[in-house]
Amino acid sequence: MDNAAISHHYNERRDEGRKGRQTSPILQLRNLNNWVKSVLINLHTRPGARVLDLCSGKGGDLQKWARAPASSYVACDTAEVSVRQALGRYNELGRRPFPAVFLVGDCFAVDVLAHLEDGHGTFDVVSCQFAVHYAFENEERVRRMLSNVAGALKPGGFFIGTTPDSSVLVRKLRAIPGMSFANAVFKVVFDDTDPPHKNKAFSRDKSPYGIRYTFTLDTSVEDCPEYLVHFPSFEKLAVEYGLELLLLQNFHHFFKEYSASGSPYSDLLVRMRVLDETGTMSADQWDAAYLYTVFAFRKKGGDGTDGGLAAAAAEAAAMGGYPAANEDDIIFMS
Ligand SMILES: C[S@@+](CC[C@H](N)C(=O)[O-])C[C@H]1O[C@@H](n2cnc3c(N)ncnc32)[C@H](O)[C@@H]1O
Repeated sequence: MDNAAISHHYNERRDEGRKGRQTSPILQLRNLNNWVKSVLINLHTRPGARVLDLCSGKGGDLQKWARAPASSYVACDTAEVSVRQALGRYNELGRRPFPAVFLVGDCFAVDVLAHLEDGHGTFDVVSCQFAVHYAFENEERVRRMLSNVAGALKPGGFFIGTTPDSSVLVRKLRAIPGMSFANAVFKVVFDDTDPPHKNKAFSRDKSPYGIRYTFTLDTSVEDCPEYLVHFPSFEKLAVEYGLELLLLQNFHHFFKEYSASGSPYSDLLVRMRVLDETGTMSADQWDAAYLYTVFAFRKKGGDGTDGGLAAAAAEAAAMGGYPAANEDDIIFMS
């Protein structure tokens, strides 16, 4: 959807729920990311779901899981400081609608389930938002991620996420003379020694792993080394772990599909302040959104029944809130 189309679509409701509020450019992009995650979560989560959040960061999705509502939640991130913040956010959640476990460690190197009681085959959703690309340093890390995901999921459960869209990144790279492209919102710089030449990225005779670049979003955020996610390889490996790809959709197309008039998520778009007062995003932010994709895999099997989710949801609701988490309860994985 181009900006004119967005503008046309949202002009009618641009005043709803946003009167007098200013939305900064980078905040707007963050809001779009949050809207995409909310929709993705909603599409794949039934009330009562047990959730494993890999690379959970500071717990930015806790509210989304509370709204689902999940019946239990496990956070896992390599950055201890982020896990502590997530725990703090959990304690501040309205009524702590689910029990939560907090793990610190490398989700792409350790056996996460070994650190959980009853972790195997008990999760309805595994989420990994804006992070699977860190696994693509090598095949071993991707396999460890998939083994954690597949081991955690019940048959029929979902593995969902958001990540840079490598086909867009590679297309943009090949269209320019240098190794870097940017606009006012983002800058992407490919490593000029590995791969030795950009035309080799994703070519048949080269490994699809370890293709490194730095992605800077907004000048205030530090450069962060990332790796291209070669989706054909991702999908092929995932099959070995019993995971079938259901959805792979660039943010632009995802936005177009779920923001359409009549979609249950179009009002959410307004409430989450994704668009500015004129009902649009700037061209630079819209271009930045094109660099990302959503994905969803489903673990094979499952009998299509509820699997006790309604009962789990009712039990969590009946609890009327769970006790605050204690920092001493954080589990350090090795
Ligand atoms: C861009 S943030 C996304 C955080 C969160 N998922 C969200 O959407 O708000 C990426 C997160 O991945 C975490 N991370 C990166 N590599 C990781 C790894 N190997 N194991 C666990 N966490 C990792 C970082 O510490 C960071 O918190």
